[in-house]
Amino acid sequence: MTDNEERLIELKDRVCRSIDETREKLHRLSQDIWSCPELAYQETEAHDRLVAFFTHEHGWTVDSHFKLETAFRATWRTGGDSEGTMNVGFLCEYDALPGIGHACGHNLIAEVGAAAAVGLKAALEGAQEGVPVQVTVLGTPAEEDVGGKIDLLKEGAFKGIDVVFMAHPSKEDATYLPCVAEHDVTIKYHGKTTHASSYPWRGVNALDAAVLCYNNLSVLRQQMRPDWRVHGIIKHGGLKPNIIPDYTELEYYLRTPTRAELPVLKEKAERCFRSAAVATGCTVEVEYARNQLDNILRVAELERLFERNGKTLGMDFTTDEDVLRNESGSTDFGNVTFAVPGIHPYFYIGSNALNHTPEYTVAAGDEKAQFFTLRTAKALAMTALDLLLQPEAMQRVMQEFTEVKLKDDKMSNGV
Ligand SMILES: NCCCC(=O)N[C@@H](CCCN)C(=O)O
Repeated sequence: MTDNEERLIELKDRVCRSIDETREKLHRLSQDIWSCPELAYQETEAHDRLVAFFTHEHGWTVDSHFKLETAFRATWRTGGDSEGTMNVGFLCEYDALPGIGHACGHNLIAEVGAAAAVGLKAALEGAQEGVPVQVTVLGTPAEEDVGGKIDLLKEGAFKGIDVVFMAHPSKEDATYLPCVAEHDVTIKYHGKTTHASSYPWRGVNALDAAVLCYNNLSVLRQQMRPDWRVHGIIKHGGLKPNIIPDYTELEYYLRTPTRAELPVLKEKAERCFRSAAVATGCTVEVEYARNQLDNILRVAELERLFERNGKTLGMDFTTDEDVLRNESGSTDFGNVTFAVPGIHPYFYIGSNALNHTPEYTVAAGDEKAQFFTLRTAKALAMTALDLLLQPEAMQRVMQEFTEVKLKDDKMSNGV
């Protein structure tokens, strides 16, 4: 075994020990976020709690309200010239869902990011031979809405970061689950009210348009690729049965495995929106969210290193092809992966509950989740060490990142 290999093993042990030594503070951090669920862009308490956490940990430079009201940044760097310094990013999410609190476990995402960063710092600050590194923690709000990471990308918050890590609670350990491109859209129909019984013929029914739109999209599914998704709700359907609705509103999420396919689905969906207006005589407004979520650009080398580290800690990565191929969601982390190579693995939290259910909310706040959360943080920090101490590994990552980006560009440009 080479000296470097021995050094890597020692530093990985340090990471794990330092995370375990900080487990009480980390658990309190996660519990405080979990017990005060806040919606996208309204995560003021979570922001303040995380800023306080890093402020009280020595050595961090903390920027509160970093480019966004509820975003933050905490940085720590070893000495040495900035030229050779690798900037390793860890992301924290902390927004909850309406009505069901932290049913996606974002309190645990925050804990994983904080734990991995604290663990990596503790391992390196004591290292005899300096490893030039900057550790950057970014608090990224509003993943469940239009994507705070995308807003932060636009503001240049990821400039200078060489590789980025986060992890997402799930019902199993997975180095990757399909994370697809998504664009959210609001459809508004305008009609004309009248008395629904006395002279309905004099009205223009916006609810009819909403129902036709819903049904148009429901039949479109038969002509969609099986890995595309169209799903939504009628947010406003009318005021009273005897008033022909003159305003209705629907919200839909349109999803495709790659960002290149999304325009194709959007064109088909828009025909469904507009034909419902034509059929009823309504007018229609189609409003897309300001941010489109991209699919995750995968870097297999990062996934391989993470899986190797996770297995040494006992992570049991699923091999269920149905899960690995079909159980997809979306995340604004996808947009980050087109700017910075990164991984977004999933981790078991001690429950078989499904994300976005009340049962998952309970699981995300359960003490039982702590072991799995900290184990994942250790695996992320250990993977960062692999890159820091093995430049050839980072070169492989960058080479692969360049290749997959080029491949995506060709697909997006129809080349
Ligand atoms: N793969 C991570 C899934 C997290 C999640 O549930 N994200 C939301 C994002 C919605 C943004 N409009 C989703 O519905 O996939």
